[in-house]
Amino acid sequence: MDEAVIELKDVHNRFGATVVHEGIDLTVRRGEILAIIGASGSGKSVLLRTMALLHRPTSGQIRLFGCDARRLSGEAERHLRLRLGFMFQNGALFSSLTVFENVRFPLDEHTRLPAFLKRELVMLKIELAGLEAGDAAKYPRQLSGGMVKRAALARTLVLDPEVLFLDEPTSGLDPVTAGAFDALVVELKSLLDLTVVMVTHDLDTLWNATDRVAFLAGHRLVAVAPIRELVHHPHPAVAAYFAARHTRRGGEWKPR
Ligand SMILES: Nc1ncnc2c1ncn2[C@@H]1O[C@H](COP(=O)(O)OP(=O)(O)OP(=O)(O)O)[C@@H](O)[C@H]1O
Repeated sequence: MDEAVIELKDVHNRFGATVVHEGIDLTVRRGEILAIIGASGSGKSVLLRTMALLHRPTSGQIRLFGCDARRLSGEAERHLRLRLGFMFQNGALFSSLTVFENVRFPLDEHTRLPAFLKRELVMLKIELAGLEAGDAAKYPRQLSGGMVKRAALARTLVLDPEVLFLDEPTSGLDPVTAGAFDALVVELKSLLDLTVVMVTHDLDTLWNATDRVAFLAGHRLVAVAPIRELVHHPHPAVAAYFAARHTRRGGEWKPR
């Protein structure tokens, strides 16, 4: 069954005179990895934030897990937000806290679990994200770019979200580290039964880690399709996008 986890209907976003989205309709299905792509400034991040309830749209309907997000009471909305995890592009780790303290932070904010249980959950998520137990004591400044992403992922996963939002998860990573991060996202999706929505500029991520890709152009979604179909889409903005982009290995994408 293709259960809808997120449904956007006729969503509009505007900042003053700047129109960003005009009539976005999109359904994200449980268990899929969906990427949002488009030219710079086309509104990818605003759309991701709208879906994650971090930005209230100018108009339109958002349903999450079947609930109309506009009609929720404060407590119901808080509960619903805990089912969503958002990983920011730069990781947004607290520089004065260790990896362990960063990952424990949401548990301190949202649970009353005893310290020993928090410790177990934090270490489990740190290892699931592919860090060593010994990395827990390190500060963000002591981590490589790839390790920062993994620590941020561990923190995003610590409350067991059902939907994971990733804003440019491989930006700033070298090709090998980026490939390993893509593989980790795919593995964790299966392992933890996640639905994943991401914004990316990374063509390798699109080919290696997504089920469907939504293309934003001219304030609208002009196509939503698996990448192997999207690359042949006739819309001029889609054709221009793929003509101008290369994979980490250079040239056109070819299966490994
Ligand atoms: N809080 C805000 N206030 C005013 N304008 C905003 C705000 N957030 C985004 N915008 C505008 O909305 C438009 C879309 O921004 P957005 O960051 O979603 O683009 P993007 O497709 O993610 O771009 P990029 O690929 O460069 O990151 C831009 O014109 C941006 O200036």
